[in-house]
Amino acid sequence: MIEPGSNAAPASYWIETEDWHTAGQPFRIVENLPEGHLPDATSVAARRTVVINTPFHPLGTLRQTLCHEPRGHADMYGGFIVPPNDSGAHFGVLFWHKDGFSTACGHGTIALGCWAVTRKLVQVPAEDGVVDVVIDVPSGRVSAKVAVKNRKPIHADFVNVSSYGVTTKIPVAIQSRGGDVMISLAYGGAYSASVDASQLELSVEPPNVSAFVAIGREIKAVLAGKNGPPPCGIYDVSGVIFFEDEAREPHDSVDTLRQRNVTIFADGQVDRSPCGSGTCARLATLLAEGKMRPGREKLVHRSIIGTVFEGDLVSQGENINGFPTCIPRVRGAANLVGRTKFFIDPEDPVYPGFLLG
Ligand SMILES: O=C(O)[C@H]1NCC[C@@H]1O
Repeated sequence: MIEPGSNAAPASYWIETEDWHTAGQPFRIVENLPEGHLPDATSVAARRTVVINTPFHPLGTLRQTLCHEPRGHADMYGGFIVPPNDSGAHFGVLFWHKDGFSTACGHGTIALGCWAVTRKLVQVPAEDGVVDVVIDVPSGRVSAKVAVKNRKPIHADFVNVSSYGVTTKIPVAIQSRGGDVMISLAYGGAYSASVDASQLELSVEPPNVSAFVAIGREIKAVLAGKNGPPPCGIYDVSGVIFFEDEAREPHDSVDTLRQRNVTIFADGQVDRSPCGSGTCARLATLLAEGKMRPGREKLVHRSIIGTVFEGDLVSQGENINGFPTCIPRVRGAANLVGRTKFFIDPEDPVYPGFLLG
């Protein structure tokens, strides 16, 4: 790190990433951080707090160089591998997006499970089966249960931290719509707001993505700083999920629910996948509404690009503020995109990167 007051420019260096995508959503993995970049703290959550509270922390700047143009783009996403909180997890991760560091990421957890199997960071048996990859993330300890065939990852089940509904269907005044929009809030490692898109007379289709970005930004701005019921305190809504019901398919059992969604997170970032933590928030909301029970219903959740996660509930726990807690599970598949060795040069005129729009 360059000390304040120092005139020395930080030196240039190379950094390696391995890029995956989960259901179309990018996940750029940095396994080895440059010296001096690991935030000084004893847990993953505390490391995140250090980096977001330290202006110009080198890890924050590295996030920008790998996420923003010209090495990334406004919808890029990734994670820095860090030590776990203790020996109970295989590793820890700090998730990042274009505006900062998030507390939870389901699509990233699925990608990390598949990555850990291919990198042989976990013991992969010769017989086909399921390998448990345990990961410390800022919201707690999660796991990716990776189905392995011929030692290759096929898909992974993201088993999340305890999740719960916070409010169901509260009216929120949205100026651009000229009235109230009904919103449900839930926690799935991060707080998400869900909005039935039929209220907006918008279908969850790619041509409507700009409209969803604009309304998602507006809803986040309206909720920002407002006091929610315990335990959430001041709302810090990470994503707005616009969902619609989809028709049952002929082979579906009576316990299958189908929905399509687009999640707008950070400041107008569009999730290409059905959003892992958002799917958990939807499952918790559906539980609160009496439409989902552990071991019974499953949610087939389609993204704006048509990719699919399947979610269900592993268990139900005690109520928080009148809503049942649950452990959600989300199945998705991740694929390797490539490996890159990036050159990071502080003397590059556009260092540490830029965004348009
Ligand atoms: O799958 C998820 O949970 C993430 N995808 C992008 C935004 C969320 O963090």
